[in-house]
Amino acid sequence: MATAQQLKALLQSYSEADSEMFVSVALQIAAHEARTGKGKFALEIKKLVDEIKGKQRSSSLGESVPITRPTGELATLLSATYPHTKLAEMVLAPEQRESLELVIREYCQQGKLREYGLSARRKLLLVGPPGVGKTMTSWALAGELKLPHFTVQLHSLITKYMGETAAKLFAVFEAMRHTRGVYLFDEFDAIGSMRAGSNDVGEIRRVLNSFLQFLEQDDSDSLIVAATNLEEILDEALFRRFDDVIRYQLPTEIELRDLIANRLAAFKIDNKELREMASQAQGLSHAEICRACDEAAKVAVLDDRRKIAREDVQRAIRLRQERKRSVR
Ligand SMILES: Nc1ncnc2c1ncn2[C@@H]1O[C@H](COP(=O)(O)OP(=O)(O)OP(=O)(O)O)[C@@H](O)[C@H]1O
Repeated sequence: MATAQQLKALLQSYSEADSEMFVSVALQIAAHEARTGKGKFALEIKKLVDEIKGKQRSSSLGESVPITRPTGELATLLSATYPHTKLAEMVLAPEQRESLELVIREYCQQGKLREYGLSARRKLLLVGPPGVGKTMTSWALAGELKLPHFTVQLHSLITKYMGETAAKLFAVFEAMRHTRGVYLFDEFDAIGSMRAGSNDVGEIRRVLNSFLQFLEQDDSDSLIVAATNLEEILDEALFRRFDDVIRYQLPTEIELRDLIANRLAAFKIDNKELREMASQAQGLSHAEICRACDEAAKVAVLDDRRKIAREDVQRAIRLRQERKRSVR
């Protein structure tokens, strides 16, 4: 039998705030029982403790995870925020929205999936041109799931000493296990193209291989999001290691219309004007049209106008189009 002291400690530690202590005392009792020859009873206690831990894990999914500021070496590798962005704020193609809603749905119910030996999709590769909402998607996933968002600082991660880079990568994957969150590898091609790069030496290859290995072994509760504009230079092996690859395109005319309407929601614009603006904006990214709208809105606000002048929006779009052509 457990000692009187152990039973007392077990009862004292029974509180939400001290569940770790509760589990630890229960395991001490199991160990004590095993030592006194009651191995079967010890195993039963251990099984009960595992069940409690499993319940705690799944009940904590869906609750807000308090933001923790990375410290020590991690402070240079991860930048932390707590975004409130929602998927509804994004203008997305129907298939993108469907994929992202599925990620959220599976994540929220991963306990249920686990009972059937299934795992939620957590490892996402986002590919598409600049300014189409890849980073915003990562924030929106964190916002929807009430998780902290960590952007992996690639300039700190990638050093000229490849062994060091792999060690830092390991530290990031360890952080994913300890602190549940959305971890974004932006400009992921910096890692993902290494194996296929022109200076394809063994050392460089090891970093990508380490990433592939860490990604495959990762069984944390964190979401891993890798984003790139350069799909074509990514190593082939990568695509298979992600649970989902979500592709982004420049906005269609209808999407441009929605973007302008959302961005200029504070002003009166009729549908005919919206259609004309969207048609003129074709070829711009989501980010570029948002900026053009903000530029036109600022002119209206400074002039104290409630109705935005069509000419202001058209001028801002034209300037964005010209700027785009000049950098090509
Ligand atoms: N799909 C979208 N819906 C609504 N707004 C968007 C969308 N995409 C981009 N934006 C706006 O443009 C800004 C920049 O977009 P974001 O940084 O997410 O693009 P990106 O694809 O990650 O670009 P890059 O590849 O250059 O990092 C966003 O903060 C948001 O204001």
